Amino acid sequence: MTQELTIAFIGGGNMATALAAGLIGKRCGAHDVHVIDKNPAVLDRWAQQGVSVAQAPDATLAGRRVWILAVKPQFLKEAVESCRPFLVPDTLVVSVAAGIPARAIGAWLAGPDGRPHTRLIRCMPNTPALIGSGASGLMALDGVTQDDRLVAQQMLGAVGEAVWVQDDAQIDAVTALSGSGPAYVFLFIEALIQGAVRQGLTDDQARTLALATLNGATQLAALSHESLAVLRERVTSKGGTTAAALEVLDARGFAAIVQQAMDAARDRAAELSREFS
Ligand SMILES: NC(=O)C1=CN([C@@H]2O[C@H](COP(=O)(O)OP(=O)(O)OC[C@H]3O[C@@H](n4cnc5c(N)ncnc54)[C@H](OP(=O)(O)O)[C@@H]3O)[C@@H](O)[C@H]2O)C=CC1
Ligand SMILES: O=C(O)[C@@H]1CCC=N1
Repeated sequence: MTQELTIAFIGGGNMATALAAGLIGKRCGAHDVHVIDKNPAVLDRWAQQGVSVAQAPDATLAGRRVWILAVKPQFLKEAVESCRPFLVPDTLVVSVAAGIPARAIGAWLAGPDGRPHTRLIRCMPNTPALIGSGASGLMALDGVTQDDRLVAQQMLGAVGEAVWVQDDAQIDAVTALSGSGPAYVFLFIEALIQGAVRQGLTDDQARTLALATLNGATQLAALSHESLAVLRERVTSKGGTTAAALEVLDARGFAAIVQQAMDAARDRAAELSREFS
């Protein structure tokens, strides 16, 4: 850590929980974290970890180096405006909300002189951050300093891979890939397990083998120098079982379906922007 990292989460739900689990003990202590959430039951869970909590923004916010905006896009403007009185020039604001463009959030944080807050990073993380295996895309507005970038890189790097991108459109693409991606993978694993149970394996056997297959194939892809196509071909014996399976996936347009799903996620991000920013 290059400096003491103090964080306020605005919204203490799923994504804040995943990020904090990776950060606390690695990049900061529990006492460095402050959580604001409307929901008292959510705050109770945080308080049990030794984190300071509040139901509404207060002066504590002004002393936090980083604010992480982690409420649903629908509630972001209201949440941001309630925090604005406690913003100081040094505050690095990181939004993880899907769809809402960085400049809109910066404008909601404008001071009395009407100038937007541009020390702002838009980030798209994902829930495997919970176990330090996340994947995040990050983009910075022009007020972000080198030190801010380092802080964000260290924070998101502590919970997995962090990739910098150029603009909001690319963050929406990250949303369609790795933000929403864990859900596609869970669905795929569920389908594998259901298929195996249909063919006679027990649920436990199917789950163990499905998870090990995903994990093994992913690790092999990450560690191998070969392309994904070559690795796939090595599984696919001519006239064999894999070829039979891949023919079905191909005939039903598997790749096109996945890409259409990603387009739907990207388009929904654009809709969220139109509706809520
Ligand atoms: N879940 C995911 O996999 C990912 C989510 N994101 C983004 O993260 C953000 C949060 O998502 P997620 O964690 O899933 O959502 P959650 O609903 O789990 O968490 C949001 C929390 O914020 C609370 N809240 C609502 N309004 C306010 C407010 N004005 N001030 C303080 N707290 C408030 C909510 O309370 P209540 O429930 O009572 O409304 C809730 O506890 C979203 O913008 C989403 O797009 C990004 C990447 C991945
Ligand atoms: O579904 C959503 O809108 C959020 C953003 C990415 C993952 N979950």
